[in-house]
This record gives sequence, structure tokens and C-alpha cells, in this order.
Amino acid sequence: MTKNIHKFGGSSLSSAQRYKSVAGIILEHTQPGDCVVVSAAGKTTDTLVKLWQSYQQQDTHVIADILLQLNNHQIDLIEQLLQANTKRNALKILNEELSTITLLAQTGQLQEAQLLAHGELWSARVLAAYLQELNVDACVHDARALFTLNDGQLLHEQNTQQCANLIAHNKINVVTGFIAANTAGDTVTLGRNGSDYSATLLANYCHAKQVCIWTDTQGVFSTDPRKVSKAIKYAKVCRGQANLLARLGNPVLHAKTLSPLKNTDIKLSVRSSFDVQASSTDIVKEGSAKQKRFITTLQNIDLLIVENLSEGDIAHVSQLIQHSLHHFSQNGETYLVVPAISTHQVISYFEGRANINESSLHGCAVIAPEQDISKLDLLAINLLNSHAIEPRFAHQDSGYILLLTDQVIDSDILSILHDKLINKGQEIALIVAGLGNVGEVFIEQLSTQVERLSDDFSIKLVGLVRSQKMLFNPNGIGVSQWKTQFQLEASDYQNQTLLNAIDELDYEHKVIVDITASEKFSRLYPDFVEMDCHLISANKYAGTAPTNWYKALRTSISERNLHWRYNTSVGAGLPINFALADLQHSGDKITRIEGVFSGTLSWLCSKYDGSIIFSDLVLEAQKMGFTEPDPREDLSGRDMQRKLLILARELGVELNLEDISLSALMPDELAQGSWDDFLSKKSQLDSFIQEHAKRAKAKNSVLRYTGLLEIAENEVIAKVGIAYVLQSDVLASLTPGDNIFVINSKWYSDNALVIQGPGAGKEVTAAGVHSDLYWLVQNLR
Ligand SMILES: NC(=O)c1ccc[n+]([C@@H]2O[C@H](COP(=O)([O-])OP(=O)(O)OC[C@H]3O[C@@H](n4cnc5c(N)ncnc54)[C@H](O)[C@@H]3O)[C@@H](O)[C@H]2O)c1
Ligand SMILES: N[C@@H](CCO)C(=O)O
Repeated sequence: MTKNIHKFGGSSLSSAQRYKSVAGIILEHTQPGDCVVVSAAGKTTDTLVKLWQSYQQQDTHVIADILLQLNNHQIDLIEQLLQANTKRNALKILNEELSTITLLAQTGQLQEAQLLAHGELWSARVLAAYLQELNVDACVHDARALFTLNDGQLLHEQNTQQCANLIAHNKINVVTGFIAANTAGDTVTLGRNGSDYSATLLANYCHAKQVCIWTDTQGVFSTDPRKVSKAIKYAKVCRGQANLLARLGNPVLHAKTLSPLKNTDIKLSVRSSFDVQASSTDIVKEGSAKQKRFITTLQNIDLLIVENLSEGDIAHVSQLIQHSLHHFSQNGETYLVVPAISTHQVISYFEGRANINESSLHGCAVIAPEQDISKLDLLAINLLNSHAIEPRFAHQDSGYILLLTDQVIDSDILSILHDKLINKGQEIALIVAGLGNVGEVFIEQLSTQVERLSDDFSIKLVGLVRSQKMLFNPNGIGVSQWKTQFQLEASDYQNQTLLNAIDELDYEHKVIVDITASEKFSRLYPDFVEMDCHLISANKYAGTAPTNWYKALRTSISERNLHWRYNTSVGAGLPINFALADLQHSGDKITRIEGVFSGTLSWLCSKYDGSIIFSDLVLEAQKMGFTEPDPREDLSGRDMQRKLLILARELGVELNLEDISLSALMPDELAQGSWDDFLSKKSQLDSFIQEHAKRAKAKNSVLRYTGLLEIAENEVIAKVGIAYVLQSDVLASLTPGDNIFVINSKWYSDNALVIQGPGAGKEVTAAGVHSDLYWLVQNLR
């Protein structure tokens, strides 16, 4: 049974490498019976159109050149993808076909649709053959045997039957997009972007569950992401809005692509074949997704007034000019928005019923939930006016505003409009993992923060995650009663359950706040990023992961325009990362950071004077919420080593943890075993500390634990460890629990910049996580 239809466009098949990637996607995402619809490879259709034009002009030289170009491109693909007999066969057929085209061109018998059909025939054949070489049971279908039209109308019943007869249930069916046949058996095309249409038609005829359009964008965005970097990718868009978008200038989907889905449950997804891990946009039935805000631009259009415009006219004209059309009524007149290039054709079609009302217009359309339209209309006009753009024609209708102007809406204006019209009122879903010392306080402080940020965004807490249990409610969890709700409703935690729940969220933005101390949880970051989640981490594991993993994470975060904030991973709430970033942005070069970067070790060393045994102080620090869940992470120096690595990476220094030398503040053998094992041997720690304190005292010094990062031209020194500091040293009189960062740079060379203050503690850390949330939201504005 056919469950899924996958469609790959020309850009997804533009080279042998791209074919290989597509084959990889097919291997992973299809099952026997599924169909794979393909467009012509790369720019093949454009080249075939040029060939047709040259044929009409009888330009034999150009015809020969283009044929050579097509031949070379196909040979290149076949040579790189196929082997032995399959390759020889494919080359032979290609040679025969190109000879036939040459002959038909010479004898004046070339037919346009039949010529254009070659693009899809070639790509389907090569892909199917390549799949067979990979031992995939694949067959190829010429869609002219599946889709028949009579006088431009698809014969749905007949086509359903043809698909039932021909689509193989035990193979992967590779189907040519774009082409069909008429009742006489002649080739016809389904128009530009016809392959998307082929895919949804096929889904309808085969009663498939889902169509996936694999393309070169990651989905449907609030506006063109190439022009506006803050464009928001939506996880779900309902069909009504998708349809409106298609008619009002969004190039990702076309109105006719959506038509076969009407009155069906077929899900349509748009995803990137270039970034397979990126999440999709799903086009879902009305009511299954929230209404979103979009802005599209229009260029070079004419506005016609048409008498007695019927749905049949719209269908005919769209077919005629190969373009989605939008029409509306205003003051008793019916208007039709037409690409200026096609106006002449449209006017002739209407035989006197259509007149040009306005010509050579540009402009934009804002699509939004019904209740927002009036206020956005006014705001949009004011914004355009303030940039000296006076709309020549304006129309407000159900769910959209159309503003037609003399000037092109360039990316600068589009960004401003997007900021003010689309970026307001967005919803942010917050998932908080780790409800320990810091996590609890973070949630206690959350309602006041949500209120403070509510001017721009509506923030909803939708997920709470502990190591064993999780509570997830896409509509929001009551912040004040989260504990009771968690006790009553939390279910067992599993990574996949959490990932599925996040994937289903229909929010403009998703933020994972990781306040766990779990390495395992940090390993999910790439999955979160693939689902377009922003990250806030108090957890230090991702920031100190091996360089390759860390860099790959950073790359995919930046490719998706996401944010990752982790200020509390060093110095708790102290603004250390801000300061370093600021110095670097202002052209400074940091050469050295020295100090105490552990709240726990600062507190322990400053408090220890021999009157209370050291291990009791450790237990007290643990109780106060200073230590890591296992305080040996602090005592071993590992936690401070992590912080030094995070600082180094902030400064662009490529290090791994093992590059930072470390001496522990405890005997090595205490690192083994459970926390209880440690407690049973804690006297060893006490003797160890006693011994060091004695040695320090003998040198008129005190025991401290310090870190140093020194960045010279050819050398980086990075170390954390025990230090004996003179009584007169600033570190000797450090307030217990304080961190100190002594920063030297080009500008702070003799007199260092010093940042000092509490470096651990649940309140300051929770506040630091809120600061990260605040700045993340500012970045989204
Ligand atoms: N305490 C501080 O002063 C401070 C300061 C800066 C940064 N941090 C960092 O904040 C994080 C939390 O510190 P804390 O003091 O609140 O620790 P904590 O041990 O009190 O809390 C951590 C919580 O995370 C939960 N958890 C563990 N594994 C999990 C998983 N896989 N999924 C979901 N939840 C999981 C635990 O059950 C626990 O409730 C740590 O990474 C720590 O390094 C703490
Ligand atoms: N355990 C850590 C918490 C802050 O990262 C410390 O004491 O510094």
C-alpha cells in the first residue's frame, strides 16, 4: 500500500552528489509501495525550454549547442552514478533519444510538451537505476500512463484506476513529475511547479497518508528567510493560510499543489533535502494549527477589474499563464491580481470583460489571524508612510491585507515590517529540564519574568523534566501550581517521548532551559536544535564537549538562526560572558584570565581554618546548593576545568578538557565509587586538606584553588589546581563563595579588569538563567 509520496525538485537532483543524498533519504524514509516523484535535474527544464525556443527560431547552431549541453550533463550523471551494464544501457537510451530529438528538430516535427518531458524521464530513470544498484527494489513510471486529461481537465476516476493498476505495492515507485497525457495519448505538462502538483495528485489517487515535498528551503517561513534573517519557520500551517500565501506571492507552495488535498486527511510536509535533520513545516487541515502571521512581497503586477469572474475563469487563466491567481471584491468591483508579464494574455482571454485598473505595481501582503487584521492594517500603512511609501491601492479582507505600491518592498523595509507586524504577539514555548536547587527557584521567579516580557511575546511553560518523570502540556502548565500538577500528572520520562512532544508543538519559538547536571541530557542538544529549539544551559557538559561535537552543534545552531545562551555555566549570575563578549566586540584582545571560578571551592577554602573538619564543610556547601549534585565534581577540579574551557572557547581558543592541566583538591582514590563510598572514606580528604593547609601556612600563605588561562602568540597555558597564596594576596581575603576573574587584555594590561561576586548559589544562578531568557527574547524581537 502506498503510504507516502516523496517529491524531489530540480535543486535536490542538480548533481551526482545530490542524487546520492536523495537516495540516502529514500533509503531512510520510504517503504515498499511508496512513490518518489521527481522533477528534471537542476536547470534541465529551463534548458529544454531554450531548446524549444531555438527550434521555433530555427537556430540550428544554438539547437546543436543545447543538445550537446544536455548530453554532457546527462552523461556526467550517468557516469558518476551507474555502473557496468546499467550504465551502458542508460547511455545507449540517452543517445537514441537525443538522436530522435535532433531528427525531429531537423524535420520540423518537434512537439513542445514531448520535448520538455525528457527532463523528468531522464531524472526518474537515472534515480531508479541508481536505487537498483543500491539493492533497492525500485521501478520507474512514466506519469503519462498514470495521469490523463481531457480538454485540460484531469480524469480523476480513470487516473485513480490507472494508479491502482500500475503502482507496485512491493517496490519503490519512481514517478516522473510534471507530465501527463491527453486522451489521444499526446504529452501534456502540468505547468511550472507541476511536479509538486503531480505528487499531491498521486497522493489523492493512491489514498496516501502523507506527501513530503523535499526542497531547498527548510519549510514555510513567516517571510522570505533570504531577505529577513529573523524570519520564523513555522512547524504547522493550516491549509487555508497556505492557500492564501500561495496566491499572494509565497513561492514555496502553489495553490494548485494544495487542491488535490481538499476534503482529504492527507498531510503535506515541506522539508529540506539539503538538511535532512531539520524539522519540516506541516500543512494541516483547517483547525489543526493556530493561525500564523506572514508577510509576502509582490513585484510587477497589474490589477484588473473583471466582470462576472467565475471559478472556472480562475482555473482556466491560472492554467493558461501557469501562475496562482488572487481575486477579491471591493466596492462592488471584482479585482484580479495578475503578473504584469501575463496581463496581455489574461485580457485577451476575458474578451472585453477585463480592464486594467492599476498597472506596474509592487507591494506586500500581510496574512494574519482575523482578529489582528484591522490593527495590523493601520500599523502597516503607517510604517510604509514613515518610509515615504504611499500605497497606491489597499485592500483589507478576511485574514489578509494587500498593500500595492509604486516602490518595490526591498529587504530593509521588509525586515522593518516583519519586526513590527509579524514579530509581535508570538508565542514562546519553554521546556525546563532539571528541577533541583536552581531549577525550582527559576520556576518560582518565572511568572514575574513572563509578565515583564509579555509586551512582545507570550511565554508559556509547556514542559517540566526530571530525570525519571516529565510533565508536558502544549497549552501551558500553571506556573504557580506546577508542583502539585507534576505530582499528579507527570508521566515516565523517556528521551523519545520528550522529543516527540517537542516536535508536535505549534509555537513560533521553542526554548529548552537545561538546569540539569546531566551529560546524557546535554547529548540531546543536536536533536533539540534539529527541532528548531533555542537553548539555555546552566549545565556545562555541552559547552565542554569534545571540539568536533561542540563545533557541529554551534554550526547547526547558527545555520538555523537559533540562540544558545549559557552565561551561568561560568560564574553563576556574574556577567562574565557578557564582559568577555563586549571586550572582544570593541576590538580588545584578552591575553589572560586568572582567578577562582568555583563557588564551592572558594567557600570551602575561605571557610577552612581547621576549626571545622573539611568534609563537614563540604556537606554544608552541598546543603546550601553550591556544589554539583556530586560534590566530587567540584573537589576534583573538574567543574572548574570545565569553566576554564568554556571561557577559552568564548575567546576563540580551540581546546579540549584534557588540554587543561588539573590537580585535584582531594586524593585521587576518592574519585572512585559512590557518594556513600566517599563518605565512608572522608577522613582521607580531611588529612589531605590538613596537610596542604600546613604547607601553605609554612609559606605564610593560605590554601586556595585557582585557574589560569594565558593566551600568548604561540602558546596557550590552561590549568586549574591547588595554590598557596600569600596572606596579602587579593585571593586570600576573598569572601567565602565569591568567584574572582582577573582579566588582562590589550587595554587592561597593567591594571586588570576584575569581576568578583558570588559564583554559586541557587538564587543568583536562577536569576542568571532568567537573564539568559531575557536576552534570548531580546534577540528574537
Ligand atoms: N548550584 C549552583 O550554584 C549552580 C551555578 C551555576 C550553574 N549550575 C549548574 O546548574 C545545573 C543544576 O544545578 P543544581 O544545583 O540545581 O543541581 P541539582 O542536582 O540540585 O539539580 C539538578 C536536577 O536535574 C535533574 N536531572 C538530572 N538528570 C536529568 C535528566 N537527564 N533529565 C532531566 N533532569 C535531570 C535532577 O533530578 C535534579 O533535580 C548544574 O549543571 C550546575 O552545574 C549550578
Ligand atoms: N558547583 C559550582 C556551581 C556553579 O557552577 C560551583 O560551586 O561553582
